[in-house]
Amino acid sequence: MRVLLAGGGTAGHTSPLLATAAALLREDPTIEITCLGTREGLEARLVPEAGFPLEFVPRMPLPRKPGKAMLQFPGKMRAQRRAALEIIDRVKPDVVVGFGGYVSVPAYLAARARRVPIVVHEGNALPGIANRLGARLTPYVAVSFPDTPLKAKGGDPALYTGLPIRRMISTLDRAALRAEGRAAFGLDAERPTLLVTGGSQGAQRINAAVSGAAGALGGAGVQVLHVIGPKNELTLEEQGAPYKVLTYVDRMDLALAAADAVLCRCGSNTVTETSGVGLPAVYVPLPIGNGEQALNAAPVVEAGGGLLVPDADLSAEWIAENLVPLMTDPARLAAMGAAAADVIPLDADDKLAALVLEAAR
Ligand SMILES: CC(=O)N[C@H]1[C@@H](OP(=O)(O)OP(=O)(O)OC[C@H]2O[C@@H](n3ccc(=O)[nH]c3=O)[C@H](O)[C@@H]2O)O[C@H](CO)[C@@H](O)[C@@H]1O
Repeated sequence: MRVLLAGGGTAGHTSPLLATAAALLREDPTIEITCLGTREGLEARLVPEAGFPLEFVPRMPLPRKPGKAMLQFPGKMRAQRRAALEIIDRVKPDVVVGFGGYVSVPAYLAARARRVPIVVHEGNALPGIANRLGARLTPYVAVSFPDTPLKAKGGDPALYTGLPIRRMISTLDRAALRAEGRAAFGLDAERPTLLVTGGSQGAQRINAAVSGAAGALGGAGVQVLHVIGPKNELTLEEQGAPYKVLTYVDRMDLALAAADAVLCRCGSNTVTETSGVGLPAVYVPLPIGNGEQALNAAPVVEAGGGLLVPDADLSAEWIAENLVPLMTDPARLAAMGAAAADVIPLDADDKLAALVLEAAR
């Protein structure tokens, strides 16, 4: 069987595609997987690193205002569709799986033209335009959050699978890895530990607020593992408790195991991973975009597994007044962690792989 997986952009968009590829191969090691992306997206590095062949379609962002870009748009769309058709004719997939974004539209249209079954997976609580189009073409539609407003062809409800995430996190035993995690990052073995992450790019506002509260956190004995993002900078003295600054961590499993709570943006992987491993969180949604980040965190927040703080409200003072008391209240942390753990399923990779095989057959 041959499967074409289309998607990419940031790490947050590429990760579910790779997790699904791995699940398909666990199900049937003879499946031939090909990925479809753009040269500009992070998939251009991450997919070959994971050992899968990657085909390219030209990148085609939607023009936001009238002008030259809009006039060139139809021509670019045709070029993209031709590229996708050529790839489908050469790869001859039994099924095309799209994860949304620029790359998925030509994949969906080419698959429809060649009568190849389509599977659509939406990673965010609010579907993007590519998947709203793709979902009209197929009965095989899956979503990552329970309330995502996306229907399959004919108006049938989408299948709620959750978001496929890396196995090192979906199978993580935090208690077993806690000591190793803390040692790996040079943290104290016993202190309450806050993990800070702004997603794959980092978040400057979060960085400024947390570093501004370093004294309050350290004074209360709270140590911090702060992942600031690849392009950001932060220098800080340790104040009473360790405060470790990293630009990126590859072993997110160790970082999650080291933590007692997380302060983070609400990209769908971050929400799924954090809540899935039973960590309480302070969720600070990205204020731009179509509002999908606040909705990603909503089910976990409603279940009592996290607090939602608008970006404009997050400050060093907010952290000193609200997060420091939470970090030093083990009973409340434990209750929130337990509430978070059961909200979003962690076997989305297997469920989506099963749907892909069903569609292909
Ligand atoms: C600005 C932007 O476009 N944000 C979108 C992007 O977020 P973004 O790319 O930040 O994606 P997520 O927050 O969903 O995921 C980040 C991923 O990177 C990993 N990680 C992060 C930092 C690190 O140091 N090491 C590491 O491994 C996390 O474990 C996680 O798996 O894709 C998400 C998934 O479609 C969307 O919900 C977000 O709205």
